[in-house]
Amino acid sequence: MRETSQLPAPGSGAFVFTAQEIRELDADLARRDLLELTMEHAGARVAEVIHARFPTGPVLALAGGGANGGDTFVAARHLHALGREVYVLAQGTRHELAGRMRRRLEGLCPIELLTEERLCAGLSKTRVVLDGLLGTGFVPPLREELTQWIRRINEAGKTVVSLDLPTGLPSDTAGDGSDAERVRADLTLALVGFKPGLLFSEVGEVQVLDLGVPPALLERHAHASCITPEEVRALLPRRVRGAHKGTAGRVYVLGGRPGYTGAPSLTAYGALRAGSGLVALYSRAELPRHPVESMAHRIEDWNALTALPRPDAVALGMGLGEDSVPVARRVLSWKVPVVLDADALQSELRGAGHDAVVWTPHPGEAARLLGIGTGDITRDPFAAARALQLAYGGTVVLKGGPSVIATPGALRVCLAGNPGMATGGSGDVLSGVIAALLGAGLSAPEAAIAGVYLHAAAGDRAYARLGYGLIASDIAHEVAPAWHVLHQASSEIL
Ligand SMILES: NC(=O)C1=CN([C@@H]2O[C@H](COP(=O)(O)OP(=O)(O)OC[C@H]3O[C@@H](n4cnc5c(N)ncnc54)[C@H](O)[C@@H]3O)[C@@H](O)[C@H]2O)[C@@H](O)CC1
Ligand SMILES: Nc1ncnc2c1ncn2[C@@H]1O[C@H](COP(=O)(O)OP(=O)(O)O)[C@@H](O)[C@H]1O
Ligand SMILES: [K+]
Repeated sequence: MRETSQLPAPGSGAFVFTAQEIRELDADLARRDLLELTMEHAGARVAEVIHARFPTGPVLALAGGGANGGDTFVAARHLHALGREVYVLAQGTRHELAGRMRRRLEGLCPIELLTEERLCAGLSKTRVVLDGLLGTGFVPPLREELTQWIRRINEAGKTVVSLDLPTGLPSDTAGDGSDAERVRADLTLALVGFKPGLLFSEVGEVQVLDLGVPPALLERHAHASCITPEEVRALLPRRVRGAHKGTAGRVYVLGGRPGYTGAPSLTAYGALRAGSGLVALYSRAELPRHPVESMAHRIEDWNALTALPRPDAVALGMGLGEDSVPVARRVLSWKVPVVLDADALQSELRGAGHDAVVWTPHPGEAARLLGIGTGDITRDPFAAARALQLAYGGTVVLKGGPSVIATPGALRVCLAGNPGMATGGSGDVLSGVIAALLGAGLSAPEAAIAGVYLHAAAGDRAYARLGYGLIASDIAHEVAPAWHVLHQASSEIL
């Protein structure tokens, strides 16, 4: 599981790029005569970070035949200029720009052809390994000699810094979990932005290096972007002086059945802690542990819903069982904002949604909705979230570590959150948080973005206090202080 301490700062407004998007960005940079400058910048920044984090001892730099190797030659030159002892082992350089960078390094420090023997000798003498063998140009499977070199690097037990991607990790999809075929990096210095593989695989610490690329170019080519606390802060609803419970959002929670009564209660807690003015629960079961601040109604027949006043938002499906589909159809016909979660995530509802629906599947539910395997979802969560959004409409939150959001126009990812949140009921809390924000007037994409972030920030607060022993109700209770801090904070302390 990904450790909290290894997550990049949630404030990082970084972008995410696939290998193809990096190629397009590179072509764009080349047209503007900026590519060489960018490579120079990349290598200089990598050297700067290595020198700051690991200030002593020799560096063994491993350069592949492409641009990842080119960055490595630049980094080696800058490390040399910083007074570091650098030894470079390189494959044949096939990339023109990389070749130029290689020539600029010649005579400054030793550059030899990479062989297994030299690698083993170099590893035995070095303190830090700079892994610049393969980046976004890697096309699996690995060639034989690389598998062997990776094994040697991993067995050496040295500090490993990977340039852009750990060699052997696919850029665009989650790694398959097998450590043997990729470099186990202590730190990966991702250039320009994250690559999907870095977000969805176990890769140690990741730091994104800004290379001074014009922001408009980054935005044009990016696959997805990370949610920032600043944008969530701007989205949070503010109450007017004369606010009353009826104006702060009335949320209905429809869920539960005999034997499954906890889930809707957790949703009600989530909604209340996210500022809902009034929360009413409707269930065919008694809900013994619902928050006393909510109104719980046991109903015999879902037809009773027809007589109720329309709420500002609904969260539906938590513990609801097989009644979910007919109940969802009825509620969707009201055209009020709805969160569809858990048992309501059924393929029968394809085509029944509308723009103000937020679908919140975890990977198992997403697989059910798309009729594919869970592994297909977790291999490429961005593609899965986009496919779900196209098939079902509205906004899709694909939960996980990290969670991905597909709105009609964008893919977003939330870097906050931690594995402590892998506990029963934490998703139920999330549907309440999102419903509260919908009820307060946010659009479906806004409520999904702000809700996922608030829930994750609450999870991080709960983890800081309780570690892996945190439970879902702790997350619900931490939503209030997470919101409050965000609401009050100046941009300096975000
Ligand atoms: N805009 C950016 O982000 C920039 C990216 N840059 C660098 O450019 C890199 C991408 O460069 P390239 O496209 O040249 O690709 P790479 O340098 O990642 O790899 C290309 C080389 O790897 C070999 N290769 C591919 N698959 C292999 C396999 N299965 N087994 C063994 N060898 C294999 C290819 O034959 C080729 O020689 C990025 O990772 C980054 O380091 C930098 O140059 C600066 C600008
Ligand atoms: N490793 C993790 N990192 C970050 N968030 C996580 C992690 N594991 C779980 N979560 C979050 O916890 C919640 C779990 O939801 P879900 O699987 O629906 O749980 P449940 O069905 O028990 O309510 C999601 O919001 C998910 O993003
Ligand atoms: K690399």
